[in-house]
Amino acid sequence: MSDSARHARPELLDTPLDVKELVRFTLHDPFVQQLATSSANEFFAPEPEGRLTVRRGAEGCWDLLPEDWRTYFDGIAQPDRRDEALRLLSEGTQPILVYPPSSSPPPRQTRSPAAQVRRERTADERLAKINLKNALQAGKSPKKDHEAHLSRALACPPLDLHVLAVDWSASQKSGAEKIDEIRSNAALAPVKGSLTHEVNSLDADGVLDVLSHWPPADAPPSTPPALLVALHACGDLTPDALKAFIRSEADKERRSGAKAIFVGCCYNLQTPSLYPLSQHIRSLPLPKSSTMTRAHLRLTPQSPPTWHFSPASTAAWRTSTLKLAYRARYEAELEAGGHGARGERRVGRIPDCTSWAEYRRRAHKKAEGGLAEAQVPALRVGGEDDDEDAAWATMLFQLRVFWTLRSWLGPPLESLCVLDRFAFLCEGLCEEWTGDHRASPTRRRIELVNLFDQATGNVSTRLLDERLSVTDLHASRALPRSDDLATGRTPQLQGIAQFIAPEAPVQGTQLSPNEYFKRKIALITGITGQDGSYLTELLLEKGYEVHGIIRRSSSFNTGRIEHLYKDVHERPKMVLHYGDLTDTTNLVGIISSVQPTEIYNLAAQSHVKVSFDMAEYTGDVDGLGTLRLLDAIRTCGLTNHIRFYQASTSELYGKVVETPQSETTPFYPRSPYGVAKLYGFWIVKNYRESYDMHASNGILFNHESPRRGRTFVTRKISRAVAEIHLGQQDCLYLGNLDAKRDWGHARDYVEGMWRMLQQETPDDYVLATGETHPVREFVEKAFAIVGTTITWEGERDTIHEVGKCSQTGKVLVRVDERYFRPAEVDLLHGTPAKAEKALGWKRKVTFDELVKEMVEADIEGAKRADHD
Ligand SMILES: Nc1nc2c(ncn2[C@@H]2O[C@H](COP(=O)(O)OP(=O)(O)O[C@H]3O[C@H](CO)[C@@H](O)[C@H](O)[C@@H]3O)[C@@H](O)[C@H]2O)c(=O)[nH]1
Repeated sequence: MSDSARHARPELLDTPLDVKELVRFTLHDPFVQQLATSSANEFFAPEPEGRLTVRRGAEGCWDLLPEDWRTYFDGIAQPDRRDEALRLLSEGTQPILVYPPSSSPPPRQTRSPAAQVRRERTADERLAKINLKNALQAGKSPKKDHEAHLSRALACPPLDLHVLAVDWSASQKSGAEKIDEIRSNAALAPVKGSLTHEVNSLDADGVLDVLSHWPPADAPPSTPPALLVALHACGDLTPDALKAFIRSEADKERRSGAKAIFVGCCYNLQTPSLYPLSQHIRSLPLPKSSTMTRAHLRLTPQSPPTWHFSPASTAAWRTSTLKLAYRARYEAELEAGGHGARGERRVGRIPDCTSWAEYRRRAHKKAEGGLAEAQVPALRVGGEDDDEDAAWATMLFQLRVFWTLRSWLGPPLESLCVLDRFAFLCEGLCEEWTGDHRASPTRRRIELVNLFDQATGNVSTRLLDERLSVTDLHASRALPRSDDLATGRTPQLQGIAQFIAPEAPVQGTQLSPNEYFKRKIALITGITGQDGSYLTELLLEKGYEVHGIIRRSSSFNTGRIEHLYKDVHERPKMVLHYGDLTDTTNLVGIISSVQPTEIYNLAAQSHVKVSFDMAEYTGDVDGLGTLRLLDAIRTCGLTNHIRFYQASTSELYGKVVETPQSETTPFYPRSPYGVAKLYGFWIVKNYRESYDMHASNGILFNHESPRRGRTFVTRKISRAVAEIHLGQQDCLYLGNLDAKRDWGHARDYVEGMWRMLQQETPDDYVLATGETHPVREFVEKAFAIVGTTITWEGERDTIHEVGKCSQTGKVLVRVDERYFRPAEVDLLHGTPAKAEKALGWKRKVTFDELVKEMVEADIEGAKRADHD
């Protein structure tokens, strides 16, 4: 390699990741190395008296962990606490674990680099991503929505590129052709002649060979620039093939503008000898020379942070760890039966086993030459006096803890692998530049692009969303696009689109607002809340694809929408994205990738009393957050395409100046919450008027349901009534009993939101019932549902007033001044006349029905002791 090329290298891995730290952690840290080389297959051991236990001592995997960790995990016995502990552990937020002195936790950035990376990406780079996906609907697998066959996708409309796909074996080629056959009638089949499929050795010579007769002589002269796609180009193939690609450029005319895409592989299939580390990594000042072992490579696809992303992914993870446990258990039985030394991998994959008995039966058959039942002793789980099921559950939990810790290596290792491959590639090309082709004025840009779904893609690939660019690129060309492909999405392909047309990013969309709107894709901020969950149900019923933004939290916060969640891999009807109204770049990223037709801004710090304690935060989220969202729409070039709903509120009326309140009633907010929402209201109106956006304010009066948060007064009352009725609570403590509210049912109100966005023109509407009731009436009606009559005694409007059970004389309601607000909204009473007339909206559930539904639901909830 020339000096100048070598010189260029320090810039090579200019990433937010500390590569040195990454290498130290993944390849040197003694504790981590021990974990990497340990094997779950040996987790269990046979005891002489025919028992199965967790293998102990120096050779036991479990014993690798520091004692205080083991003690901690062994102290967790309840199943739900175990599940929670595993989830926290998989996310890297398990608080008690202090890493042993020999080690340190995985480099932070590999756990959640996304935020950091996002901040560092320039706005231009962001823009370059926008709206490319609509051009890339092609190539979907006929069976699975989420899977795209890349080479086909590129050869189909709308890209219509001429693609050369090279496989190393004829069977791979025929497999791919079978899929083409299945697809031949589909609208998205590759255009005839646009795909050349060749079989050749996947090295520099093989690539040179195929390139020498490609594009085929009969390709029409107007064929777009050719594209070489190398999937799973592992080891040193990538630089070799690239070199060949450059050399083959001799025939410039035919290949002008040609590009190559190399897609990395699942490194766990590699052997270390095919995986020489890049010079860049090897030259880092580290304790001793580092190498990648097979154990390391096998761990690369493991990504604990995604295991508990959704109920479906948790379930999949449980199944796969159960299979691990069965295999380890069977290994121990084989060992007890004298069938070879321990640790020899004798049982291969046995898919889809639902019980240990079934696994065992099938494993007997699968063992080499077959084994009879009598040849494999059945080991008893736990001691004589132990409950076998409970003992197995404990051992399984231990294995899962061990596996999670071990898998923590996956994201850092994969980050390292990908960065290292990138360095390796650049080095290979630098060498190339020192040869004849150095004289060529053509310079090459090499980029790492993210080909993975942001929602589920693992950590390291998110990191690579930060494109690493080495030098400038020639030849750019706007993507051809096709409007009829606008409805589906294959996010995996975005990065490639960008690579093909990096200098001609198209903002926004080329669809007309009407065509765009027909796609029915909603994005909801605050999807996990009461309104978010009802709205999601409504929109899914109406055939929408629903995307929601959820805040990252260390505890589950998706309870209200869990019943709606379908595995994103199966059918992405509802997709969740981590995000926050305080992070503009994040909002731009989500909007640009989702390309929603409607946005419902329901996220807020919505508690009026809390807003007095967290005034600045409330202003930031409820006020500026709205502005950020509106600006993100503009940044994405979708100002005239997205319809926007803002959750405004009757709290704007505050100290009311007229009753009933309507759209024309002046505002007088009485809390930091109300003031922040006032900003939100006006900025929506301002953007509507300034930029002609379809943005509407729904001025919603209080709306409740069994899904209401427990700190809001109606739910607080209904739950307390339920618990008092069941003898689980003695007394309900409230604040101002005389505040009056206009209470409706949330399910009715979300329908009003949707109706607002179906109007041709945006506007502001009040949604209300037209009735008002004091808090004390809610209390009385709620108690009446369980047959209790409340009599009020003591001085009204003071903390001395109490509500007694008329039948028993027991005090069931007291006033606690802690619940008074520094400034109160005494009366809210709206008129929905405008919405009824213009939207055809009418509330369905009456006040009495609402109270009844809430109390009854809470009686059931209290019986189950649920925490919602
Ligand atoms: N939360 C609460 N409120 C109490 C209590 N005792 C009396 N109240 C009174 O009950 C009334 C209703 O309080 P909340 O249920 O907390 O709702 P809110 O302040 O009216 O605000 C809700 O409705 C708004 C729409 O008008 C929403 O904008 C807001 O986000 C929230 O959902 C208030 O006057 C409050 O002082 C109590 O123990 N807890």
